[in-house]
Amino acid sequence: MKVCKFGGTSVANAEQIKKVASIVKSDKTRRLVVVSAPGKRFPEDIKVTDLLIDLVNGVIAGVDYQERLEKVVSRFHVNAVDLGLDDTIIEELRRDLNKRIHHNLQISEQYLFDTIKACGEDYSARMIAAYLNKIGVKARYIGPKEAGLIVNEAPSRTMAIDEAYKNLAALKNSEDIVIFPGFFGFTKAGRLRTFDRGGSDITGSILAAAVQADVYENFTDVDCVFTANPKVVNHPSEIQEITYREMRELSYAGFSVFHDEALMPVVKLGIPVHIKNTNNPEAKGTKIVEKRHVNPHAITGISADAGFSILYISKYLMNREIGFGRKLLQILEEEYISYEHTPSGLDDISVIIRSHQLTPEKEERIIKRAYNELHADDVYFRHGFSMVVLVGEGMNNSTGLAARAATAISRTGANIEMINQGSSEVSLAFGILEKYEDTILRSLYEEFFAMAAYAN
Ligand SMILES: Nc1ncnc2c1ncn2[C@@H]1O[C@H](COP(=O)(O)OP(=O)(O)O)[C@@H](O)[C@H]1O
Ligand SMILES: N[C@@H](CC(=O)OP(=O)(O)O)C(=O)O
Repeated sequence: MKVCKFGGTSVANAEQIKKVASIVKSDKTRRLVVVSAPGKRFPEDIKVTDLLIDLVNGVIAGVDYQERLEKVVSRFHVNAVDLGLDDTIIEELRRDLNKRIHHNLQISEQYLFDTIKACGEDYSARMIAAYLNKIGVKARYIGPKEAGLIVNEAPSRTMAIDEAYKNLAALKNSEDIVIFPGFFGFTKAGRLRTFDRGGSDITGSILAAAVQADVYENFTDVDCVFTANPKVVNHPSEIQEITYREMRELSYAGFSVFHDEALMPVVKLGIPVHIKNTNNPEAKGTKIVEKRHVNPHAITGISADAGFSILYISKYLMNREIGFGRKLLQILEEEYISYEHTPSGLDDISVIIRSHQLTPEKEERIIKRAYNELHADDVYFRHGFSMVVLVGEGMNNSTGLAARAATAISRTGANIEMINQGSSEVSLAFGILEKYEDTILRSLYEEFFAMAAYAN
């Protein structure tokens, strides 16, 4: 049995939905289909999820939000008309959106956001199920509530609890093809919670693990995973096979084609993930597997992602002080901040943090506590960094990689602000100023894939 997930671009309009239908029809083992909300139809377009976020912002700001609501309704309306579906589903969406707004406004802003954001996937799934039936394919919408996709309570990051997998296993017995909305689940108390942005990938993975699928097919708008972001590097080479570990590292830092959290459920069971193109289903795609065949290159891919800050702390004899690191990380924990890397020297430590977690107030409190409680000599934050990460299972057997990477970076005139070799030795991360990100990515790609393709 195959679990398939179709991303936003794959369900953006009627033409795309028809491609989805023909892919599903073409293989009898495609029994469980997870769909995203309609995404971008052209580069300047707005994803339905973003229209929904804009709607909630309007509701919270207390402005007249009907125009924003109608923008969402009209995206679905066009699709319904083009697919030849009747208007009932659109009337239901309009009513349901208004009801969700009134009901959740009193509860909390977070629940309001989640419950409205989820409408994109919910109505996408209902519409696709209706269309499949219309063309004679027996399909049924089943949502997270009915199927028992139970997630943990707020405020922790949304994750499926163990019971969810047991509940969802029953989906494999469905006689009809199941069309399942991605991106959200329900807590035991019945509250809707969404996953992170891009989280329909996570839903697909949870379902694949629950039914112990033979493969989790993730359909998107590119032929495969490339060795570097195709929007930055011209015609990067294709990756046919990649390990879970490599993909995890690459998606964490910029390979947005597959969400990094989506690997966890399938990794446990060794279920392969197959990235495929809805617009070109014949293309081979990329297989994400536990162990891959030997790759002649030490480096499998290079990713880059912006939006990092560095907390820098120095204190003379820090290395001799027992518990310094723990106390520092506890301060961050109490501010509800997670960290990415902690490169350190004898008397100093840098903590790399995703900037979106910081506010001026939080920064001020952290700096104050580091002086008062840790008696640091110097403490400050710096912002505007990117992480560029080289990833490859073959890295630990190669010498001179770091030197080659540093030379390639130096050719751009940029300074390396931080280097971190992951202890798994499948990744090497460089902290650099955001403005150099694209140039550095191109220079590293030249070095490891173009210029010296066979020197790895
Ligand atoms: N290394 C990479 N290989 C392939 N695609 C990448 C890579 N890095 C970034 N991307 C981007 O990921 C996009 C697909 O992910 P996403 O927009 O989330 O698709 P979907 O709408 O199918 O969920 C591609 O269009 C591509 O621009
Ligand atoms: N629609 C949600 C969830 C998702 O997974 O979307 P996509 O498949 O378009 O990345 C988002 O935009 O974040």
